[in-house]
Parts: sequence; structure tokens; C-alpha cells
Amino acid sequence: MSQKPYQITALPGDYIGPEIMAAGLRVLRAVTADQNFDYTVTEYPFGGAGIDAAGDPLPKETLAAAKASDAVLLAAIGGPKWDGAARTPETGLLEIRKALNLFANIRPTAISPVMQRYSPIKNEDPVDFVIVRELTSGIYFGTPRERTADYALDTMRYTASEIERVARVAFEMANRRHQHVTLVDKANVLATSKFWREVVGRVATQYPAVTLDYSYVDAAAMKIIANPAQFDVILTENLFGDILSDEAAQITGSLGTIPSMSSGANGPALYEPIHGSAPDIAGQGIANPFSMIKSVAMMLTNSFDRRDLAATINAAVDQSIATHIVTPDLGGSATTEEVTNAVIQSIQESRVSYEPNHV
Ligand SMILES: NC(=O)c1ccc[n+]([C@@H]2O[C@H](COP(=O)([O-])OP(=O)(O)OC[C@H]3O[C@@H](n4cnc5c(N)ncnc54)[C@H](O)[C@@H]3O)[C@@H](O)[C@H]2O)c1
Ligand SMILES: CC(C)[C@H](C(=O)O)[C@@H](O)C(=O)O
Ligand SMILES: [Mg+2]
Repeated sequence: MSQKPYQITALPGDYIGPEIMAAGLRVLRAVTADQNFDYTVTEYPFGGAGIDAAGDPLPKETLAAAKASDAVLLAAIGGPKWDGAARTPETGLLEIRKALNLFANIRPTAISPVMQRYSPIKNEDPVDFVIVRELTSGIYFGTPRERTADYALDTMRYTASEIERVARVAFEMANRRHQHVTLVDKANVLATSKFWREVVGRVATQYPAVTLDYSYVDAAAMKIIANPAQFDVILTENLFGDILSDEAAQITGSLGTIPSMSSGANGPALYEPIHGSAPDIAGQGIANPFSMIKSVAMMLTNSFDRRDLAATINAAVDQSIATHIVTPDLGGSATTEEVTNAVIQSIQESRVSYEPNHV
């Protein structure tokens, strides 16, 4: 009996968002062709595009579709066109994360051998770590939040259960990797950070195979440049994770290479590049599509258990990098479309050579 097609909600968003979403969906089509993977993709307006289409960055239909789907692919939102809006594109992004309960945001940084030449730092040991960023609490969501003529106030607040559930994600991940978690905080100053240390320390006792150490966030920012190979899983709160993940991305050579997964206890996960809508390069056809293409690979592994298809995509991305078919952010001269074509061609060639009955 054939299974109902998977439903994927695609949110192209703004500026380079639609450019890289098109690349990601082309790769998804190519890698799933004849692979017994039946799916539908439906695009919905979100972010600035949501404001333009429906007067809201997160239109009701968009949220309903996202909730009802098996996975959500998001490209990027925001930009100067909507900076003065009453409800900004960024508000829509925070709302969809909260509405889908996406409390754990996984942002990997790995410098594969072919990427090494693009890295601005010298790495003697292999760099391969993951940032597990808390995504639905902390200073992004805390109340009170207010602004008067004389002062402005944001609130950083964490409950024990919010810390515990994301800590478990980090320890589970470390169990499957190199059994090490680094909690990044500012426990020399902040009450929330002191509390994170207590709660994470308790969770750690349930994972005896995993070692835990701590780093203040300022020192962690330095270590990501000085010796990134020391990290396996970095666990951190929302704002620190936002900042450190852009820094970590850049040691691969470009922010445009890093995908992410955001997930919760139940319901669909959301996959998106960690970067934004890059208004400075939008419309030129030169956005790096790797972050989106690798987000598609992360979706295939984590939402659909198709590690085989994800591996095919990642190998094709590496092939494109190895032959220096890359966009200008990585020092190349290829367009988004040329890079995407190269990745698709490499996927198709790998199929020919690995076809089981091929003689
Ligand atoms: N998840 C999201 O949708 C998300 C994430 C971050 C920022 N934003 C929004 O994006 C807008 C622009 O923000 P910003 O300029 O600070 O950050 P950005 O991440 O959009 O861009 C920072 C720099 O990186 C470059 N860059 C980013 N992605 C690239 C890619 N794929 N290929 C080549 N170069 C790339 C840009 O050209 C720019 O120079 C803002 O409105 C911001 O709020 C959205
Ligand atoms: C656009 C912004 C709200 C968002 C964040 O801070 O989470 C972005 O920087 C990200 O990293 O996804
Ligand atoms: Mg960010």
C-alpha cells in the first residue's frame, strides 16, 4: 500500500530567500527522483512577504499549513523594506518558533577536508561541532519588555523545565557524537546563567558517558577562533547561541554554508539557513545556496529518516566545493544557479555510478 505523500511547507521569505529556496527545492526534486520518496511542497507567504500578501508576517493560513505539515523549510526573512512595520518579519519568525514549540535549534559547524582551503583560520585538528541553541525563551521572549522615553527594558528569564528539555537534546546528541558538552554562559555575572549551571549539572548526571565543561561566553567566542576543534556540542541560551553561531559559521569560510534544524517535542521540525535575507546581495543571483541545500539534507535525515538521500546531497555539495564551483562569498565566480546545477549534476552522476544493477 502506498503511503500518503509527505507534506512540506516552504516559506521562501524575503530578499535572497526566494532565490535560495528555489535552489533547495530543485535539489530536493533531483535527489528524490525515482527514490520512493513521495511528497508535496506548498509555498506560503511569511515574513515581509507575509506583510505584503496578507498584512501580517505570520498569516493564519501560513501557520495552519506549517502546523499541519510533516516538515517546514524556511529560507530567510526581513530587510529594510519592513524595518518600520508595526509587526516586523522578525516578529513573525519568533512567533512561528514559539507556535511550533521549536525549543531546540541545532546549528552544525564542520570544516570538511574540501572546505579547509576556504577557512580563514588554520586548523590542525578536524573541526566538527554543533551548537544547541535554546530557541523559544530567554531575553527574546521574556516579559516585562517595555520602552519609554527614558528607558528600555528586556527580561532574561528561564524556567528549570525550559533548560532541562534543551539540555537533554544536547546530551543525547553528544552521546551519538564525541560525548562532550560545553555549556556556554555568563555565570560570573548573570543569575540565569548560574541557574543554567545548576540545572544542566543535574541533567548531566543522567548521561555518565558524557563529559561536561563550562565556558564563559566571552572566552567561548575567542576559543571558536583559536581552537574550534576542542568543541563537540555547545549548549547555550538563545541570545548567546544566535551570536556564536554566526561566528562559528564564518570559520567555514562563509555564513552562507550553514543549515539548521529547529525542533520540539512533537510536531514538524523547521529547517533553515542560519543567516538572514542578505539584502545587500539580493537580486544579483549570487547568494550561496549551500545553507539552504544542506537544510534540505538535514530535513531528509531528521524528519524523513532518509540519511541516504542526505548523504547524496552532502557529497554533491562537497564535489561542487572541491571543483571550486562556488559563489563570490567563498571567493568563486559562480552564480546561485550554476552552483545548484553543479550539485544536481553531481547527484545525477552519483546515481549512475552507484545504481545497484548497473553493469
Ligand atoms: N532566520 C532568518 O530569516 C534571519 C536570520 C538572520 C537575520 N535575518 C534578517 O535578515 C536581514 C539582514 O540581516 P543581516 O544583513 O544582519 O544578516 P544576513 O545574515 O542577512 O547577512 C550578513 C552578511 O552575510 C552575507 N550572506 C548571508 N547569507 C549569505 C548567502 N547565502 N550567500 C552569500 N552571502 C550571504 C550577506 O550578504 C551579508 O553581507 C535582517 O532583516 C535580519 O533581521 C533573518
Ligand atoms: C532574525 C532574528 C530574529 C534571528 C534570531 O535572532 O534568532 C536570526 O538572527 C537567526 O539567527 O535565526
Ligand atoms: Mg542570527
